[in-house]
Amino acid sequence: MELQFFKYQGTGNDFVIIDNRQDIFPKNNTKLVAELCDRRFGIGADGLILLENDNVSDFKMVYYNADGAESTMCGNGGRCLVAFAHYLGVIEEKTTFNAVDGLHKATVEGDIVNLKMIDVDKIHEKQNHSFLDTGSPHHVQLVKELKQFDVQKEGKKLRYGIYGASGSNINFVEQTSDNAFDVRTYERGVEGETFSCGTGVTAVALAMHESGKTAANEVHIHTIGGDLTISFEKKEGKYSNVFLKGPAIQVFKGTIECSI
Ligand SMILES: N[C@@H](CCC[C@H](N)C(=O)O)C(=O)O
Repeated sequence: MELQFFKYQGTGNDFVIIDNRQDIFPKNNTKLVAELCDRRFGIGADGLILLENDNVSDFKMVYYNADGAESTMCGNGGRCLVAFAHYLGVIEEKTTFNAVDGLHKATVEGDIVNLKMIDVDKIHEKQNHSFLDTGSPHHVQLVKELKQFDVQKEGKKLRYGIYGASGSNINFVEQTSDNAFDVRTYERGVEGETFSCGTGVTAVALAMHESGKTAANEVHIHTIGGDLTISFEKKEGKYSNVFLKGPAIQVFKGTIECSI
């Protein structure tokens, strides 16, 4: 059958997006998702997202990693899905949608999507890194000379070494000013470095605030694929009103023949 798809990118984190409001997509077909995300034999993407109907909000987000497995929250994917919902006319400038980690509010202004992330009240601070869950699990570690750093090798080692089979995403960070950081991320489920990770840069902003590296409540993060801004409040040990803001862009659309 011919499947209609849309390709989006949010600071270089790229996604195949499918309008599944008519329930056309075989949701348990891991092999098909992996094939569609394959950069040589398929469309090519870091993940695949379904936009579905929801009973309590404007729409539902279902997220799969490039390996074909359904996973936890994707921040850049969420921003891209909001842009897609806006393109389809499902929403206007403001929305609330449902995802695996609960309801998210978001706004769209041109190409810029500002997405509210979950509250965070636990940041585990270890000797040389922090660990926290911003919808997906994240290891955050400061390194020197980030540009030259072997993210693939070191990320893979930590992803399996510390966090076992379920794993974690691994973020390597270098501070560039009082409120700015460069970040490179190894993503589980892609099993490699992506150009940007939304839940990852959110984790970096909160972890850097928690450890005193920044006192700012608005943090600017530079990734290989572009720039994101994270803003938040901290009250009684809890981070709330956490927002992830940046571009989300439709790259192309098309149809692909697949055996569903
Ligand atoms: N790219 C994402 C994170 C996607 C989920 C992650 N790979 C996982 O399985 O934890 C983002 O922008 O947040």
